[in-house]
Amino acid sequence: MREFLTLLSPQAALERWLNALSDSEPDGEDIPSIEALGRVTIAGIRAPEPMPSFPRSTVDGYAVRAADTFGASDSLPAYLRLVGEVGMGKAPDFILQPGQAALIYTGGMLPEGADAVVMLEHTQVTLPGEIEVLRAVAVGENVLKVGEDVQVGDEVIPAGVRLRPAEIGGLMGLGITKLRVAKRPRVGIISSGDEVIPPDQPLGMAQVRDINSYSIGALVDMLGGIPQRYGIVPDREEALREVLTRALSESQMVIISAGSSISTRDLTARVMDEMGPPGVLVHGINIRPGKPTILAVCNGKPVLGLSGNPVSALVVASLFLPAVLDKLSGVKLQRPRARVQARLTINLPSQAGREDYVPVRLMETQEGYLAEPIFYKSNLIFSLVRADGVLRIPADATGLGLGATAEVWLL
Ligand SMILES: Nc1nc2c(c(=O)[nH]1)N[C@H]1C(S)=C(S)[C@@H](COP(=O)(O)OP(=O)(O)OC[C@H]3O[C@@H](n4cnc5c(N)ncnc54)[C@H](O)[C@@H]3O)O[C@H]1N2
Ligand code: MOO
Repeated sequence: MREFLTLLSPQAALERWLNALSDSEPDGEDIPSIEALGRVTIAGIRAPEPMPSFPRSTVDGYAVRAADTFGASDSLPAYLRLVGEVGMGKAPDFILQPGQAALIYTGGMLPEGADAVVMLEHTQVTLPGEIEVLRAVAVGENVLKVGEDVQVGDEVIPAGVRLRPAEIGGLMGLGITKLRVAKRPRVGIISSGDEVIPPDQPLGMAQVRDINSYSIGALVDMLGGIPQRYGIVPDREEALREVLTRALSESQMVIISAGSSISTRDLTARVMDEMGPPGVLVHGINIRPGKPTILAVCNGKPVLGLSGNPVSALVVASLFLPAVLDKLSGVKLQRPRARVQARLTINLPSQAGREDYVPVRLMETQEGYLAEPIFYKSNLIFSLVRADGVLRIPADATGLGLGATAEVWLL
């Protein structure tokens, strides 16, 4: 069994793990755009048409020729002849001539001949069929040009982008109602431990219900993977070997909870190592919670061994899973993760050389966020339920003082 005396930093450990995975492209599938939130594009998407597709007013007012309004002011209005009204959703059936104006609404199509719109509040009607323009407008003012957002043929979403609500809206706006995306990676999840029982069973003495299969499964789901639960494996090497073999053959990645520390019954690392090459790459990370974490690659597939303690398991999974699931999904555009800066409400000691993640509650003040640490033990899942995020104490600090600013990763 490998000792974890020389511990890697979380960043170095993640890098080693990611580097051991191949860059193979994920399989694709065609899906309706309406279901594409969180999915990853497999090829660049080009605009089949310009957006906007017609010159559009951005205000309620009068379509004009800008030159007709030059020099107009409250004391010296420009007088224009009102020749019509642009109906919404209809192309105007007239051409605007010099000296003319047409009533138009926000989103209405600019008539040919017009090149600007005067806002309603900068005009007045004194005689029927005539308006006074009290403010000059420049060419293009209050108008969206054809193709101002995207031009025909523009690559609007590159390959390898995880789709957010804005992308879904953009696709629909262009009439792209289906697209090809990467298949969601299937992630096998195995819990182990003789004391662990399924949540729907009554608790016996010294037993605990399985938390990790579900918290980690929910996280996988949130990160765009398909969690595939393999139940609870007893603390027997043969049983773990059998389930891990099956999970590896059916999934793109496997996560095993518990059995990560160094006691004699902790056989996870041994079984993972057998299933290389290369097997276990990292056993032990300079992090709290989660020191006994195992990172392995078995037959080209990433395998993550998490501590059985539910807080450690979820904190570590939150740190490591996004990058791996992104890689398995072919993500090329990595977006920054949700985090805020916050000031500590108390002194927080920590051990130099180790990166700590402390659950905190955030309070918004006029001077920014305050972070109030939640005193936790890594077995007590409700310490995370009470938290808004985890505050990172860098490895080079021996704790952080009251009032010190730190990064809080939102959960
Ligand atoms: N002598 C040492 N003992 C321990 C060390 C150490 O360095 N030296 N490290 C401690 C730390 S830190 C952690 S973390 C744990 C890791 O333990 P394991 O990963 O081997 O996990 P278990 O011992 O099986 O379980 C820990 C704890 O979590 C409960 N558990 C397990 N699975 C689940 C589940 N699916 N849902 C809910 N709860 C679960 C289990 O019953 C234990 O209470 O080792 C320390 N020990
Ligand atoms: O590292 Mo353990 O993860 O403290 O519970």
